[in-house]
Amino acid sequence: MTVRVGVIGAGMIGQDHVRRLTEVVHGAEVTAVTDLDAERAATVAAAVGAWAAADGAELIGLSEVDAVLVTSWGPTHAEHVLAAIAAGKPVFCEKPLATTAEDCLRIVEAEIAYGRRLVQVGFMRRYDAGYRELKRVLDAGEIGTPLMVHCAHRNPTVPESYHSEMAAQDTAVHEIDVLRWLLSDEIVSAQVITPRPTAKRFEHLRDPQIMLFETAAGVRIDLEVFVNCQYGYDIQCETVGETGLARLPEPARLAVRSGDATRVAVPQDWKERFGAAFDVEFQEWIDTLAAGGEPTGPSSWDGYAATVISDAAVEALKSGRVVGVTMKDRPAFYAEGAR
Ligand SMILES: NC(=O)C1=CN([C@@H]2O[C@H](COP(=O)(O)OP(=O)(O)OC[C@H]3O[C@@H](n4cnc5c(N)ncnc54)[C@H](O)[C@@H]3O)[C@@H](O)[C@H]2O)C=CC1
Ligand SMILES: O=C1[C@@H](O)[C@H](O)[C@@H](O)[C@H](O)[C@H]1O
Repeated sequence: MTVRVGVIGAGMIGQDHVRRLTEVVHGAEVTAVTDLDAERAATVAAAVGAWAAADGAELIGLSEVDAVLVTSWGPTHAEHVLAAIAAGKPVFCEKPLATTAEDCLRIVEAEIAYGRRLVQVGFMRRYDAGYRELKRVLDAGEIGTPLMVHCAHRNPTVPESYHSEMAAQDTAVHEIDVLRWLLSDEIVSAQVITPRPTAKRFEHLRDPQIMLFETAAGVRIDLEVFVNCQYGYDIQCETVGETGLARLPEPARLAVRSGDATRVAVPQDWKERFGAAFDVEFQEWIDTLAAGGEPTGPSSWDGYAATVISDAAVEALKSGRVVGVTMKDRPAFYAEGAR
């Protein structure tokens, strides 16, 4: 069965996912596209022979759309995800699930009321080969009980619209999700330390930031978020356990020896660094839907948890204090192995 996907938001990542669903993933077809910019929607839709819908509501209602992909701006996600649930259609939502914890909870409640998982959130790192290997090693107990995790999330530059709160909400949110998953543990507090700021930033932006998280089991996580590091898109993750250490591998790149030096290129953006992970993420989503199953990737609950924890990090940045994470109890619907 071919899964017919409607795409809401034909910007940078929306266009990349349209290409992916059309050229890389098996068993999928993009049948409708919409965007606030109607001309952009028409161009992207025409390139793949899809219908350019007037808006998200029309697109979700189309009989030619079996599943919905939301790649619009974060504050619009909740509206589209809730509409997809109301229509009983599976919906893949790029991060964040919603920009407020309240909206995330509305989605969680709507999905529980529907009685079946429909929502998957686009935390693609869970599909990266390196992170998957790291999880296998941790789950197998090969480095003993995890005690500490040292991470870095560096972007070469960010646009002027990027502000200090986005370091947690837009950037660190990937580590927040992947570490909850890696450690099978919950983050219970956040603290943010601000080193000397780089001069290569916009005045309104506090960059870099060091975020310190603690989990329920007492694991300490330090995360450097540095979004104007200039040299590349650099993702580091090292877990220290009681009997060993496991480090995320560097992406495979050719080592060129020339003159008296060896040069290995550093990826320049998330598309390059996580391109293969996005491919796996979408292939697995489509395969599950084609088989009539419920999505198995990051859930609405994971989307809620990530938003609550990144909100705590924002509060920690503003207050300079350690901020406790206040989360609802996890509903049985989302319990490990429940579905
Ligand atoms: N997983 C990842 O690593 C990444 C995820 N993202 C996420 O993807 C989402 C989109 O990001 P970008 O593509 O970079 O933004 P973008 O600004 O390039 O594209 C967003 C598009 O959505 C359209 N749009 C906004 N509201 C809409 C609505 N209500 N209905 C229809 N169209 C609407 C805009 O006109 C624009 O064309 C964001 O939530 C962002 O956080 C973005 C980059 C990487
Ligand atoms: O999701 C992403 C962007 O929105 C964000 O702005 C970047 O910092 C992240 O590295 C990227 O993965």
